[in-house]
Amino acid sequence: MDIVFIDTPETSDVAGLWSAYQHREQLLTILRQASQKAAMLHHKVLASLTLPLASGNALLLFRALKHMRLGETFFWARPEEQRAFVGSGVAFAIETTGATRFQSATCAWRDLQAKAVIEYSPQCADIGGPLLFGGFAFDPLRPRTRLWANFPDGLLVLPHLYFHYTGTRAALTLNQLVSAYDDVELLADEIVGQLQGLHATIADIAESQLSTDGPDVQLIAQDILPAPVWINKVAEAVKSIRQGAFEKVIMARGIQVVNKEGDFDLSTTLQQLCETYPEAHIFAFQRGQQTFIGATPERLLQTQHEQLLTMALAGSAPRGATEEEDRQIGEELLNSEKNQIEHKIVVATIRDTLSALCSEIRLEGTPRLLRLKNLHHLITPIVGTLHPDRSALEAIESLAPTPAVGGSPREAALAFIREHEDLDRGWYSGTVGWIDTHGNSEFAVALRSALVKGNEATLFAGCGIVADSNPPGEYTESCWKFQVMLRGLGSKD
Ligand SMILES: C=C(O[C@H]1C=CC=C(C(=O)O)[C@@H]1O)C(=O)O
Repeated sequence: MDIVFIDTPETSDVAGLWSAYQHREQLLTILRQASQKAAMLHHKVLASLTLPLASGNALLLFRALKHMRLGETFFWARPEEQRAFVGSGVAFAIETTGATRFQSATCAWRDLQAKAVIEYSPQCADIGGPLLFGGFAFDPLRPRTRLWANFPDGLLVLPHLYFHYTGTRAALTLNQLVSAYDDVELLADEIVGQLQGLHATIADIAESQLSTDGPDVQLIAQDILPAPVWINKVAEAVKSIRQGAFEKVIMARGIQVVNKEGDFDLSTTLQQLCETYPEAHIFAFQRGQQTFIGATPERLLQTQHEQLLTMALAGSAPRGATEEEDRQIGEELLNSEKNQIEHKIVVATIRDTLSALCSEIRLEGTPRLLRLKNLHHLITPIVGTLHPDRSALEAIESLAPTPAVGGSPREAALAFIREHEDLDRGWYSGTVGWIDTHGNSEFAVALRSALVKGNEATLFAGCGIVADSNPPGEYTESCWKFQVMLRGLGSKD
């Protein structure tokens, strides 16, 4: 497959940036306008300018931004669709807690836009512009441990610099909160200086080509809960299901991984994930010293104008060693009663939820096979027409957590997880994604992911448990799921 944003010659980035900082006057004009507006409103105002760029290399740019330490870095890519966002620094952040986190985020985002001065270069009418990138924790009612202390229940960030790539086009958006008292000349100089620094850094890094293989790292991995303890928890879940407490629950577990050679190189990890899982949503969200990173196959929702796309994803099997074995495993998964039940519960719940949000819902009657590098899944794509008075964030609130990560019925399954799972999931199995000023958005269920700090990482994986589940078999299934991030972090096993 042709992944344009990886294969494009590095020089186009450099050329693109070079043309971008010819726009200092344009930048100065909107900073001035924002400052004047701030004086009238007695409030800081967002100045946002989007400029066209030659298409470039998103991974190289991520590496350069990390190297420059301009601020926290953000990455989002759908390699199969040849789309990527790369951001750096925090111009504005919306941090929310508790059950009202989606409403608070919607209000704060509307409020920021209402006062903003937003300008696009004529070539950028449909690309770039202010965009929030962030995520929401799996369960705001579960007390947070130190591990996830930096990741609030909801956090949406407007990056200071943000690059938007499609297969054929690219744009740079500069976002700056401006007060009446800011020296706008100085602000413009600082931003242009950062772009000049980035230009030079990209040129330096492009010299040493990105390599896919990465260094041969030695990883030491350890289960957070010993395997027999977790298997017992799954057996407990099966027992509760058979007693009628609920129909399905997802039990997750974590492993701790240490890189003996030194800090993880997250640019190489992202490159490996983009190349190995082109159909996935690949993300990295930095908060202080920690980065939540992953390659998830599960879309929670994508909204474009009034169209809403989502999916039911549940039911798993490994890939076969030969073509014949692979075809057989796929057939068995499609015909497996246990996996069909697990899948149907997800489809039914999503369809019910969407009936309150959408005027028209379209889906196929039977699931298809989704073939990932290491796993088969059962998938049912679902399309709806979002009611005009409903927003993407409201839709997330209703859809998440789906029974593919929580269970069914939702409240009974969540109560079981809170009481028995013994794991702070934080943002794992929550949702990560972005939303723009037009209500377009894309949020994924944060699976196949890790929280990384220096040379340490915590990896997460879970399994859908139903009445017929076999606890040791579920342990094995969770190991297949860990492979995504273990290999992403450099394991060669
Ligand atoms: C909870 C996870 O996967 C979910 C998504 C797809 C298939 C699943 C399953 O077959 O159990 C899980 O419900 C995970 O990867 O951690």
